[in-house]
Amino acid sequence: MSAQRTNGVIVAIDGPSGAGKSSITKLLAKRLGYLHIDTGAMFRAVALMSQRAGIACDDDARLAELCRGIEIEFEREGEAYRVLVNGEDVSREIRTEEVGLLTSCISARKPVREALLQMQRKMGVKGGVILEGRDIGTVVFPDAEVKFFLTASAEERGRRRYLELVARGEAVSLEETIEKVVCRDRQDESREHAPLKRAEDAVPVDSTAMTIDEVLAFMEKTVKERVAA
Ligand SMILES: Nc1ncnc2c1ncn2[C@@H]1O[C@H](COP(=O)(O)OP(=O)(O)O)[C@@H](O)[C@H]1O
Ligand SMILES: Nc1ccn([C@H]2C[C@H](O)[C@@H](COP(=O)(O)OP(=O)(O)O)O2)c(=O)n1
Repeated sequence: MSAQRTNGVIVAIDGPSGAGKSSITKLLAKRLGYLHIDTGAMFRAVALMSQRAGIACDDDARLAELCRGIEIEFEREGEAYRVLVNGEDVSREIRTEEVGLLTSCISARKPVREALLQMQRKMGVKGGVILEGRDIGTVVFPDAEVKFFLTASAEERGRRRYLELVARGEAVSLEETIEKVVCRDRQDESREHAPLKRAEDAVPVDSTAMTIDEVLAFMEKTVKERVAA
């Protein structure tokens, strides 16, 4: 293990939208006593700020300038965490479908990826962290001690999102939600910079027919075995 990892190993969890990354990472981090870093929330925060500033999705010069002036922090409160941008709590605002779609576009831009890459490396370098996202095992920490690539079928991921949205009182259809999931997959997988793909040494986990508890138990066992080895 690298000498910089004074707090423990780095665990990377990548995968498409709705695979279960956030839910599992939160629980796994608690069990292991590790810090949870939700990198999707960081991209969402940049997307929200760009929307507020009226910056076009492909205006790299203004996006670079925006990123230079942004400080993103996670404020922990028990199991929950708040996302702060320059001290403002944006936790709720970054979770809308609209910001999600904009994030998929903004996160494809090079200056945004470069700025967040530096922030994420700084947050995780000491170890004792689980980072979840799309490019953690391939780009951010290719030397992470444990890597997972968590997937599920598009239909199942769409169904999970649909249930979430319905519970929030949003009027959406199942077909439309699955279509949006497929569209986001395509954008994330086909982009030029840091596309969504499995690192060769990542452990694949297909959660289509697994419960959250089953995925959690498998990942916890795998991390503990790797740490012991
Ligand atoms: N294995 C699973 N079985 C059933 N539902 C799940 C499973 N994993 C996650 N979910 C649910 O699916 C939704 C999306 O999960 P989330 O953790 O937000 O995914 P991601 O972070 O990969 O986008 C949540 O409502 C979550 O409770
Ligand atoms: N490390 C990351 C994390 C997220 N992204 C992008 C890809 C996604 O479309 C958006 C939003 O990510 P997020 O994980 O919050 O989205 P979901 O919860 O999976 O719907 O950000 C990325 O490009 N790189």
